[in-house]
Amino acid sequence: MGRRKSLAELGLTAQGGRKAEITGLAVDSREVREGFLFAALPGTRVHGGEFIQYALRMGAGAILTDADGARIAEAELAESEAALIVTEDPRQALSYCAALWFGAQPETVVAVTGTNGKTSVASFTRQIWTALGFEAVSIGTTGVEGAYEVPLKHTTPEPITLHRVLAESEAAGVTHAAMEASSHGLAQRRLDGVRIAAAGFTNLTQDHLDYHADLDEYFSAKAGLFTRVLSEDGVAVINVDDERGRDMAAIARSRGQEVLSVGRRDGADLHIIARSFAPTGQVLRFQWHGRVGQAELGLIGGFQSENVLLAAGLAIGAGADPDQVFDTLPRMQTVRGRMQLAARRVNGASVFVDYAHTPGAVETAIKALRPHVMGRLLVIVGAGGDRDRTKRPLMGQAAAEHADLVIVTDDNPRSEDPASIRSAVMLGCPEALEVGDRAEAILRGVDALGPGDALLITGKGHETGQIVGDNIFPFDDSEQASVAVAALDGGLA
Ligand SMILES: CC(=O)N[C@H]1[C@@H](OP(=O)(O)OP(=O)(O)OC[C@H]2O[C@@H](n3ccc(=O)[nH]c3=O)[C@H](O)[C@@H]2O)O[C@H](CO)[C@@H](O)[C@@H]1O[C@H](C)C(=O)N[C@@H](C)C(=O)N[C@H](CCC(=O)O)C(=O)O
Ligand SMILES: Nc1ncnc2c1ncn2[C@@H]1O[C@H](COP(=O)(O)OP(=O)(O)OP(=O)(O)O)[C@@H](O)[C@H]1O
Ligand SMILES: N[C@H](CCC[C@H](N)C(=O)O)C(=O)O
Ligand SMILES: [Mg+2]
Repeated sequence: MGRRKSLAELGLTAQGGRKAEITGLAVDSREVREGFLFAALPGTRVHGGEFIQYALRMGAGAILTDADGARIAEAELAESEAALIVTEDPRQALSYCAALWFGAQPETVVAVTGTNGKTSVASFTRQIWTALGFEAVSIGTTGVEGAYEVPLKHTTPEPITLHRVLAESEAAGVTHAAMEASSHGLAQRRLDGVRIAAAGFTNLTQDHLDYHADLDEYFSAKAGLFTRVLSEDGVAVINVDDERGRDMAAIARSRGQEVLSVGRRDGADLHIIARSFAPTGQVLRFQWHGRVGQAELGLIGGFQSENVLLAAGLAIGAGADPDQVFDTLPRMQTVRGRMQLAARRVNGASVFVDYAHTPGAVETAIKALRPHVMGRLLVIVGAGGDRDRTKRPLMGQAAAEHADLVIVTDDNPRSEDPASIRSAVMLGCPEALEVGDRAEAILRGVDALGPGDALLITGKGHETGQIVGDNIFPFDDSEQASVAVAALDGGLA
């Protein structure tokens, strides 16, 4: 509050050497106040330049934009006293500016990108640091969590929010932060102002092709973490089991970055030698530069031990002692809504909750759970409304192909008719049981569990609401699983 900085202090030079004392930053003209810098960014729907006139009326002291933005508002800018900064990449300039405006970030920050596993890796990295005695947070889809907590709207927040939470974390004593770098965040330069010590890459499969033109462009966006955000003296921690991971490692090497490779491959710096799966966890045997280690993990799914090793690589890459890092691994706790054991029945059957909400993720999650289960594997699946329609039958199909029994139910119908979403899913799994009400579907699934069986509830993971029309009704899969077990077995399991 009451903060002011000159353009020079924000690293900006205005046309004609005009000066301004900035009182705040905004990317949305509706948030501009007297003395603010308004960043008029090129958008997917409209150029922010269209709103410069409005920002000026609200009292903006400076406008940061590109040549197109300046052209759109040429007349208004000519008449205004506001400073004008024109640059080729205003999104990147805004990120640097936001870093200087807020002025502080935790001493050690790492970032992880990839299609799947970002939230899990960020959480495990934070947990490793916490176990080592550091004040640590993770920043991503589930908000800022750990030694400082605040909810977030986006996986990788836009730079103004991002640097505000980094500065607030630092002020709260946080020294270590692990953040998720989404492909949108990278394409839009949201984290270009963050100083990172190490960067991680999990994997690349098809996603977000509504935003990126094709898979190559999607890969290039992710590569930005290594080509722009991570400096030459940073450490790149890469899953080399993934074909695109090997491409990413080559990119990192060509920039002179140290590459710490992780995976099941023999040659990887940190690699998995063997794993054995039990009903509530797994034993992981791994090798680090020729030395063998073993850890008992209370985590479900082979991919979670891969995520744990990537997190260990990030902690090591950012300076932690490898042996101390490996000693913390048995203390890793399940990430909320990611292969989370939600409840157990008296007969020993288990109920798991996972955020899988694409055909590929449904398949991966079921296959990953299978080695932990001696009996039948039941799956609850549903698709969200107002989202990719083509994935619906494919999700049903993935469930039918890999599970022993499928229940199709609702998942955030939003503005759509839930019955028609369910019938699209049912096209892929005609033998499935259809139960629209999600709580009832969970109850039916839990009721069907015999000894040694498991139920996997997919789609909502950590979500705490069911979006129907414009309403959000409280709903938590994991809570409903406990309620169902309590109702059937008496008492909470
Ligand atoms: C698709 C996308 O990423 N959009 C981002 C983009 O907005 P845009 O290009 O669509 O904006 P636009 O509507 O064309 O408007 C252009 C500009 O005019 C501004 N404007 C607009 C209207 C107005 O009255 N005044 C005004 O100033 C807008 O703030 C914007 O800067 O630039 C904006 C400013 O930086 C972002 O806030 C916005 O993120 C929106 C909120 C969003 O929902 N993003 C999602 C898709 C996202 O980023 N998701 C990823 C991960 C998802 C995942 O992995 O599942 C995330 O990191 O969360
Ligand atoms: N290493 C992995 N390989 C394959 N699938 C994974 C991996 N890690 C997680 N998953 C699957 O992806 C889902 C999402 O995991 P997580 O939230 O950690 O990823 P994310 O990259 O943060 O996703 P989002 O893009 O939604 O933020 C999990 O529920 C699981 O089904
Ligand atoms: N946050 C993502 C995943 C939501 C998953 C599922 N619960 C759904 O509503 O489709 C989205 O909004 O597409
Ligand atoms: Mg995430």
